[in-house]
Amino acid sequence: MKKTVRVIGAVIEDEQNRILCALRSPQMTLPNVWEFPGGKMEEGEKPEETLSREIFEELGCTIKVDEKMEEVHYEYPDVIVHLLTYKAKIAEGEPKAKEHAELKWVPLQDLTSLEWAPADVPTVKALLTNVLNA
Ligand SMILES: Nc1nc2c([nH]c(=O)n2[C@H]2C[C@H](O)[C@@H](COP(=O)(O)OP(=O)(O)OP(=O)(O)O)O2)c(=O)[nH]1
Repeated sequence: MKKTVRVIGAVIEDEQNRILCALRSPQMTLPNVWEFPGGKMEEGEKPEETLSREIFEELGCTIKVDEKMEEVHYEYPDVIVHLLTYKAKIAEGEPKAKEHAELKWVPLQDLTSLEWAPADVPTVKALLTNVLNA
């Protein structure tokens, strides 16, 4: 049976309504696609704790976690990912790509120009819906 992993992703927005997008490196599983920074939930963690820990490990900064966005189950060839996304803001520090190939701040309306990890598409769509209804 395929393993299911619980993954938490941060939709980090800045003052200019840009979203921090992270490119998975060629060495990672699911290489060369864009994702929301974050990672796998560990035993006994709350989603907000996972997110703060992963963001500090991956980007070297702290965040303030805001409301939950989307909950997506996506079946990859080798694994089922249960992805929860949360809105967040940078609290302290400047995000740096410690593990990713690249980081970039992308305006909401340009998010669809990136090739996203398939599990992330519903969150990207929800962000665009918010723009259209603004
Ligand atoms: N962090 C993150 N992972 C995502 C997103 N969308 C998505 O499908 N994933 C997948 C990729 C991985 O299979 C898993 C997250 O694992 P991770 O970020 O801890 O990945 P990892 O490379 O350290 O772990 P591994 O899969 O190599 O064991 O979820 C996303 O937006 N953010």
